[in-house]
Amino acid sequence: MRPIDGLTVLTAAEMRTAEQASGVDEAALMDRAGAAIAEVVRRIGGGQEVLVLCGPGNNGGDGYVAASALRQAGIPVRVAALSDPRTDLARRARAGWAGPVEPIAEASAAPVLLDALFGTGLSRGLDEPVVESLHALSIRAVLTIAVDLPSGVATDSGALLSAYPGAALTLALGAPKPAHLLLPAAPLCGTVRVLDIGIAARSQASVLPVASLRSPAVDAHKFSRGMVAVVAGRMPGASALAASAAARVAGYVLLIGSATDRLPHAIVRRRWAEDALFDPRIGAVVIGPGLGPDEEARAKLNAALASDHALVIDGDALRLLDPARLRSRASPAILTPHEGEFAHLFPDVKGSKIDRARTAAGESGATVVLKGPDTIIAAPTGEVRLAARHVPWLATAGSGDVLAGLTGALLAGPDTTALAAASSAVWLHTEAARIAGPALIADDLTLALPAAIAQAGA
Ligand SMILES: NC(=O)C1=CN([C@@H]2O[C@H](COP(=O)(O)OP(=O)(O)OC[C@H]3O[C@@H](n4cnc5c(N)ncnc54)[C@H](OP(=O)(O)O)[C@@H]3O)[C@@H](O)[C@H]2O)[C@H](O)CC1
Ligand SMILES: [K+]
Repeated sequence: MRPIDGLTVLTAAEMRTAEQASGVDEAALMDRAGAAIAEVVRRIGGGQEVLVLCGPGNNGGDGYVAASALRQAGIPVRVAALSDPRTDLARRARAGWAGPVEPIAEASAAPVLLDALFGTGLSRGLDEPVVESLHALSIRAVLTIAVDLPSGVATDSGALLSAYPGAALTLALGAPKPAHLLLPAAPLCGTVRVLDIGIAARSQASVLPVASLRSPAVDAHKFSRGMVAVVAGRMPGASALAASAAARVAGYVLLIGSATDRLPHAIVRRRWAEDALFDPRIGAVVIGPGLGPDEEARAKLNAALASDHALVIDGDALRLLDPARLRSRASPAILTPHEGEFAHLFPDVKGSKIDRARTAAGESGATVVLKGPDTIIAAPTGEVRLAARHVPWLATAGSGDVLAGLTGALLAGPDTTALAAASSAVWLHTEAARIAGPALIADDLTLALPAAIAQAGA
């Protein structure tokens, strides 16, 4: 049983392909899955009675195999089914279950509820009486465990096809799926752990790994660690937050055109001028936090786009940006929109959150950090990282400015890519929020960054 950080994420179709490519026959895969599920249930169920709910497909098949294994292990277990099995594999698994099978509507509750109704094959919402039984049984259970996915969520989009009571634990078979990470499904999964069933998972998507940051090289100097320029605008507090966060990572932070003195002394200030960005030592420019919507803001964005620097484009700059302008630039750009900014930037891009981030990255040639409780980072190559952890206290003014500054500082550093910089920034941002704790304000994130960076191994 493995935590999901850094693991490859597979869609339902990619899972089927991986299963076929594994060379292991499907019955053996189901036997492995069922045995692994039973082992977890036995270990954490404390010997209490288990009720296994089995659906008509292979998710139900896993349920029958797990029920048989639990019974063999001496755990009291009952099975309730939605209908007869509909696949050969599920029929085989059902035949291996020596006990009775009751209709779900008549099943009485047990302390441990194992939901093996539907997995990757769910194509529509559950019938209302089934939803009602599931809720009634779950409320009376001490522990609800979902097999592969909570029965009611769409595997690839994380959409909720019918109401689900919420599991404490979801045992993902072979690999995490998008629904384990995307809203609204993710919180209904509870803790997600992956059971290895011998399938090699390959795809361009993975769960955001723990950031891996190195200490500066022994011969490092402030410019070799990375110089980041933050362009200020009408609301100087926002760019000050971005610059303060950047200063925790970059060797040199230049704040351009800021009207505030309330800054750490380590931040160097420069007046705005047409040629303010003509400094070859600048490794990345952050533009957008507090920039404002006016002509001066537009001129600053034009200057940044005309420069050769790597860019982080955030906040107000996203309202002024025509993403087509990024295509002709040689250096990387990272866009950090929340959903509203994304819709403004890419009004015609539709689909699941993963599809939208990936399409926008492909179209613009920029790395896109589509922010939210389920932040997604997509590179123009099609590679995608999905954030696994969320701290709701991050929904506070200035939080995005801190992320933009952090992203710029990491992008300015040595030996990195836009995808790696954005991924580490998102991880550090969440970790800093976890460390800062409830009721945090954005300034606290900056103060918590040293501890977050230490967690990332630096
Ligand atoms: N991939 C692997 O490596 C392994 C996966 N295993 C398990 O298999 C499931 C996926 O199994 P599958 O049979 O493809 O799908 P489901 O069990 O989720 O259900 C499909 C059947 O359910 C019907 N269906 C779909 N939605 C509903 C609904 N709302 N109400 C009633 N019936 C529904 C569907 O019928 P259709 O009408 O849509 O055609 C199917 O009959 C995976 O999640 C794993 O748990 C293996 O056991 C191990 C290897
Ligand atoms: K399930």
